[in-house]
Amino acid sequence: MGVFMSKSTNVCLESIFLEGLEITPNCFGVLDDNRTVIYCNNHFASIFGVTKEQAIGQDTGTLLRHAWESKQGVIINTDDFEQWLANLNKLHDEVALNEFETDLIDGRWFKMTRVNLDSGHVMLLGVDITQLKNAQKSLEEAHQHIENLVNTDQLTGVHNRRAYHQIAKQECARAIRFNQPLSLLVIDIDYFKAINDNYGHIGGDEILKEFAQNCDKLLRQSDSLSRIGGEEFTAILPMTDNNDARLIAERIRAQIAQHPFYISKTCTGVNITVSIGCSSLTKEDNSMHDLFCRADKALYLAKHSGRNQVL
Ligand SMILES: Nc1nc2c(ncn2[C@@H]2O[C@H](COP(=O)(O)OP(=O)(O)OP(=O)(O)O)[C@@H](O)[C@H]2O)c(=O)[nH]1
Repeated sequence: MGVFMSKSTNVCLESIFLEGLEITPNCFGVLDDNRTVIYCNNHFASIFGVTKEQAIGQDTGTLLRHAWESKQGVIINTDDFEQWLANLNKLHDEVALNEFETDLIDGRWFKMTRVNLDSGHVMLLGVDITQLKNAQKSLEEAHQHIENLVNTDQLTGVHNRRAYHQIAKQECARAIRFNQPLSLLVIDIDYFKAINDNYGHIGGDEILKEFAQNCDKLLRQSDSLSRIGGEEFTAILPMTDNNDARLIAERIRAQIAQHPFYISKTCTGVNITVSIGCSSLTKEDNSMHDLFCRADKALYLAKHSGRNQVL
C-alpha cells in the first residue's frame, strides 16, 4: 500500500486509516487478482476463524475451506464445499459489485459489499449489523406473539372468530382456484345452558376447554378448529369432500358422546353431546359464507330433530 500524506498537517494518512480499521467493529479486506488476501483487519480474518496474520497471504478458497471444516467464522451450510465455492466464485466473477449478508457461528452478522476494482484487486467491506439483526429477530418474535394472541381463543386455545374468517377466506379461495374439495362443520354443544346452570360458569368453561382439545385431536393438522361463539365451533376441512366430512363429523359426535368430561370443583363426571351441521363446496359457491349458511341450517335441523346428530 502506498504512503500518502496530508499536505496541510503532514500526517501519514495511511497509518491513521490502518489504526482506524483495527478499532472499528466492521471488517475490511483487500484481495489480489488471485483472490489472495493482501490486507485485512482482524474482524475480516475472523470471518474465516483465523487471525489477521494467518489470513494475509492465503487465498479466500483456502480460508473458506478452513472455516467450513473447523466450523469457525462464517456459517457455510453445504455438504459439497467444492461445488459451493465454485458457485460463489462464479457469482463474484460475474458481478462487479455485490452486497450480501453473512452470519458467523459466534452470532455476529455482517452486511458485506464486494467490489471488483479495475486494477484486478477486490475490496471487501463488512458493516457489523448484529444489533440490527437481533432487533429484527425480537421484533419478528413479538409480532408472531401478537399475531397468535389476536387469533387465539384465550379460553380454549383454538382459533377464534377472527382467525376463522381469515382461514375461511384463504382456504375457500384456494379450493375454488385449484378446483379442490372443501368442507365445513359447524359444531354446537347440546344443552350447554344446563351445564352452566348445574356446574356454574367455571364448570362450563372447563367443559368448553376439554371439548376443544378433544375435538382438535380428532382433526388433521391441515384442518382448523375455531370457536366462533359461546359453545359454537367450526372445523374447516381442506381437501375433504362431503362423504369424508360426514365421516369426520360422525367420528367427533361419537367420541364426544362417550368421552367422560370432568368438572374439577365438584369432582363430577359429565357427559355431553354435540350437534353438527356439515356442508361442502359446490360449483355455485363464491365464499365460505355460502358453506356456513348451509351448515348452520343443517345444524338448526339437527338441533330440532333430537340433537346428538350430524346433518
Ligand atoms: N361457561 C361458559 N358459558 C358460555 C360461554 N359463552 C356462552 N355460554 C353459555 O352457553 C349457553 C348457550 O345456551 P343456548 O344458546 O340456550 O344453547 P344450549 O343450552 O346449548 O341449547 P342447544 O344449543 O339448543 O342445545 C348460554 O347459557 C351461555 O351463557 C362461555 O364462554 N363460557
